[in-house]
Amino acid sequence: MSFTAGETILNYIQGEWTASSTGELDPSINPAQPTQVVGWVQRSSLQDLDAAVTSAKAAQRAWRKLSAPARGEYLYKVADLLEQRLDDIAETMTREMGKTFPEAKGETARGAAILRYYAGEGMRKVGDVIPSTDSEALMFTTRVPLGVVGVITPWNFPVAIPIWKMAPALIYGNAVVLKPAGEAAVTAAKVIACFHDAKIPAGVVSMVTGQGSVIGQGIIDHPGINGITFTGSNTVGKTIAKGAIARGAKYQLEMGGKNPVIVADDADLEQAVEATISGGLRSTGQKCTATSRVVVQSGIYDAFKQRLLERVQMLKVGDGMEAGTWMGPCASENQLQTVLSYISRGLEEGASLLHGGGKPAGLENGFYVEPTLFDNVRPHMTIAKEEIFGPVLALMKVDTLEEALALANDSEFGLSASIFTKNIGSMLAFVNEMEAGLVRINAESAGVELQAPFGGMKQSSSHSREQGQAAIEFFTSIKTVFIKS
Ligand SMILES: NC(=O)c1ccc[n+]([C@@H]2O[C@H](COP(=O)([O-])OP(=O)(O)OC[C@H]3O[C@@H](n4cnc5c(N)ncnc54)[C@H](O)[C@@H]3O)[C@@H](O)[C@H]2O)c1
Ligand SMILES: O=CCCC(=O)C(=O)O
Repeated sequence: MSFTAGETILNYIQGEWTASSTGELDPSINPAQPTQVVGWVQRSSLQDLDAAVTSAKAAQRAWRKLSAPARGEYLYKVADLLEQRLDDIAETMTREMGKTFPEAKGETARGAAILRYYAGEGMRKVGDVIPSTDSEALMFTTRVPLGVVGVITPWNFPVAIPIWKMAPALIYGNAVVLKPAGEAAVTAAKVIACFHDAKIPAGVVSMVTGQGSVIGQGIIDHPGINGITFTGSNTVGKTIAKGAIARGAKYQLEMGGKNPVIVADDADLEQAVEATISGGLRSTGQKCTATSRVVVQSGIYDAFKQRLLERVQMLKVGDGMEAGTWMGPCASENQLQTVLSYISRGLEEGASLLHGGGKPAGLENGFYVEPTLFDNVRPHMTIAKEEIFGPVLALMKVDTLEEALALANDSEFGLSASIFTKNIGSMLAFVNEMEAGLVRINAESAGVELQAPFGGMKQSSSHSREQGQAAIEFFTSIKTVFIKS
């Protein structure tokens, strides 16, 4: 199925595209050209959600009885379809949330790779044989699915994040109900269309669009939903944790970051500059793993700052569909205003603006902001503490590596971090002492690999891990079996 521009995105329930009972719609608009409506997203009701959960519950009984390799065959088909539609899905993503077309194509290809990885997981072991104290007994572990899993996702990775949650949920025998972010719901619907066209049994996958306060909250409260996997802001994550605990549902949260890069005196200057730019400003800084704090040792500070400035001045901002654009707009007006207000706070609190800070000339209509560099940033400043989720880098000077590590760890978040150094001792100190779930050496802070566990420490996560083989821990329960004749 294909959607035309400006079409209403229907819910996907019991294998059918379904209109909401409310008839209320919100536009999903192109942040590069805000007068352009990419699609109309339904403000669904709790009745719509209930229909999806009821259908998911019924479908899950048969789905879990299929062998895992048979479930994997569906995921392989979805991956093939996603790949066949790669350009169309990527273009929709760029038009809907602004990331550049090459990045959107890369993300869609990543979605197909994730599906294939989890299709393969359907062929791998799920338990262990454990010696019993009874020599005539056989004791082993197996795993069972949770049942129905509610999937609540943000707008910044509209293909990869829903897929890295849905694919493991499905391979281990769960049914899923997806609530995508409204800003990326057209792209999400195109992903769901691949499941539909792969003929996944009706009810195994559902999608209900709508407001976080209604459909998101509805997922938190629904007694038919056994597990909730969420990626998004800390504020919403905490609401989910409270609600899930209150009714005994399993939950998993991946949230914000304030990710540091440390540039040591002995760093390869060019490598550190390029990685800081890529890690901090690609996708307009809207990655949970984006570099935000740049902690630089005094011996290299001036040279690093000068080179960074020269390179940032060369970045081309524009519509992500135009060839040559390096950075697109913020995903929404809301996001743009948030970024601009953090820039104002930085100035008010005494940081020095090195570059950017406003809307780029000639791009007044879209939700654009210039790539922005702040110098003389102090640890107490808001731009050194809070997640901005925009293309803003805060430079902070330190004398020693110990100081750098202390500053890097001075955050309530702990998602990703990187260091640039040639010294093995500095690398090991960073690996051992950095409080982050993803630490990278001589590489940018962003860059998640689908076969490796991903998640944060401190307030970045509920301390579980997504992706790779770690995903099995959330999407299943262990059952210990003891058999005796
Ligand atoms: N750690 C990670 O893996 C990761 C990845 C991507 C984004 N993020 C984080 O996501 C945030 C940006 O995304 P966002 O603005 O879409 O986040 P958000 O928390 O506003 O929204 C995320 C999802 O939650 C829904 N939601 C909103 N209110 C809700 C409520 N009361 N109950 C239930 N659901 C509700 C939204 O509709 C959306 O689908 C940033 O903080 C970023 O760091 C984290
Ligand atoms: O926004 C969170 C995901 C980040 C990611 O996928 C990456 O850094 O590759």
